Amino acid sequence: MPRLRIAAIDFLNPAPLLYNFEHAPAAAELATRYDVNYTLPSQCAADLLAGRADLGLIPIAALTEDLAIVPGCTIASLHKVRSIQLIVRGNRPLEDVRTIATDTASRSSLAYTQILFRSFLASDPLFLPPMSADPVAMLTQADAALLIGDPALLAIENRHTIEARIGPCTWIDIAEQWTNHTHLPWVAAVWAVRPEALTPESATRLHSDLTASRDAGLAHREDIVREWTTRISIPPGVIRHYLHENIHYILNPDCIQAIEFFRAQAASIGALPPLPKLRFLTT
Ligand SMILES: C=C(O[C@@H]1C=C(C(=O)O)C=C[C@H]1O)C(=O)O
Repeated sequence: MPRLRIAAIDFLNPAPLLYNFEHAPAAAELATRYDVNYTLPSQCAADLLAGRADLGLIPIAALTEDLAIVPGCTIASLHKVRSIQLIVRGNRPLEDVRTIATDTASRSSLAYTQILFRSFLASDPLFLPPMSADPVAMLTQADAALLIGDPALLAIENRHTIEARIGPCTWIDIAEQWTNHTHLPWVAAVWAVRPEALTPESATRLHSDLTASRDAGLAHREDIVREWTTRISIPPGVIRHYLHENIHYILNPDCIQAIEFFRAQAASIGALPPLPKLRFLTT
């Protein structure tokens, strides 16, 4: 049986979901069944849709009718996510933001930001073509910059340096905006597969491998804090709070309702194609 090719995300937030793939004793056995490749969220979706991967941790914005969600795991937030920041120059109200620079990594957060402006605030700013995640360069070209993942966490740590160059900014947590407006969780990503890449046995095993990895990761968050403290310039207390309080890893019925609502909202403003029915992997 060939190994399943996994497209995974190279940020801090998915680390608990991938714990068993990266740590003994489970990693050696999982390596006989899976081949993990780390990339940006937008690229995970592109790899899965193009058939370069069989399984991807993909933005919910990239789900199509051909892909099935693997039940159990998600990257979501129940209130503030911290790592999705809209940095707005000055202290203007959001309604006065006219141009937004976006980061090539994002698919879901871009659509969430479009929903925030078009549906919730009834304004219509121009979204510039995606660029690399450099807050100063982005804010030099636009009224606001959308950053996701580790670059957003690092920007918060470097806030004084950024504001020394750009001037004072208002920092908006996109998940907080969404949860306040909808009273639903904010969901960014799920594990998704092309179902034809799996047999019934490999689907069942995949589901149990992914769920077991999530549970091991959640139980070993302190190990992840230690490892990531050497990988990223963020204080351990912030990493710990992020993994415990900001990110929610369990795909529960509220998260599924949130995905459906997000896709309906995104379709209603033309930001994403309609996806009337979510498909789930049967295991
Ligand atoms: C919470 C985050 O969620 C990520 C945001 C995504 C997006 O905006 O498309 C996709 C995958 C998630 O890992 C983050 O990276 O900060």
